[in-house]
Amino acid sequence: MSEKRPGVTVFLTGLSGAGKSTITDALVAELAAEGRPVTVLDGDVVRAHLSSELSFSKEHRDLNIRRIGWVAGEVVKHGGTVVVAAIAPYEAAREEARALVEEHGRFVLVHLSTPLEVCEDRDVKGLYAKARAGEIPVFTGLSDPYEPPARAELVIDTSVTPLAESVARIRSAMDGAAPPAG
Ligand SMILES: Nc1ncnc2c1ncn2[C@@H]1O[C@H](COP(=O)(O)OS(=O)(=O)O)[C@@H](OP(=O)(O)O)[C@H]1O
Ligand SMILES: Nc1ncnc2c1ncn2[C@@H]1O[C@H](COP(=O)(O)OP(=O)(O)O)[C@@H](O)[C@H]1O
Repeated sequence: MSEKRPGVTVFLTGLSGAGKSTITDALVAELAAEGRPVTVLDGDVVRAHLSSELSFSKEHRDLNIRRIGWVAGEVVKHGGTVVVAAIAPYEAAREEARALVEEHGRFVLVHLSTPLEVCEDRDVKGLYAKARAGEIPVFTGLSDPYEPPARAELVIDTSVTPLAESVARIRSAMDGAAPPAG
């Protein structure tokens, strides 16, 4: 009988524009090429389907992350691989997600620590400009908090870390026992 790999969730947290979706896409492509299926829980997509009624209030963000944590736990329970890409700005909610997953398997928290100035400069969706113009009154990093994780397995600043290196570091943290960073 072949040995079954335990389930794992890689949880990417960071500001808008930090690189969550870009790294998710590259990581998922690499895993798919190896024949390893992945469940992707991207903040934008989850909000379009599972959390469509939620706002960006603290209460609703926490509920969103709790839902994501629960779904991730269900997939991990059956040996699956999950990649979460969500801002998830609050420590307590991230730790709740960790607890839900760790009931069943491994949880790798990846803090994309890309500085706000870089994220704003990228302004991939034009949201920082809108927020600066007052069109989005409460925006993470500008007028709403982001609590940096106290215990991330990995901390990656994408302004200085090439994409391939980020993916490689995440792969070794997923598959091996990487020491906690920071
Ligand atoms: N007010 C405000 N603050 C932050 N982000 C905002 C806001 N309004 C809309 N968006 C867009 O929503 C995406 C974040 O959704 P998440 O589900 O990841 O957020 S959270 O984890 O519930 O905090 C986020 O996606 P990313 O840019 O990919 O991070 C934004 O595009
Ligand atoms: N080394 C890097 N790693 C990840 N993204 C990078 C890097 N260098 C530049 N970028 C760019 O930064 C942007 C990050 O946007 P995105 O992945 O949508 O962030 P998020 O999902 O966190 O909002 C993309 O336009 C990407 O091409």
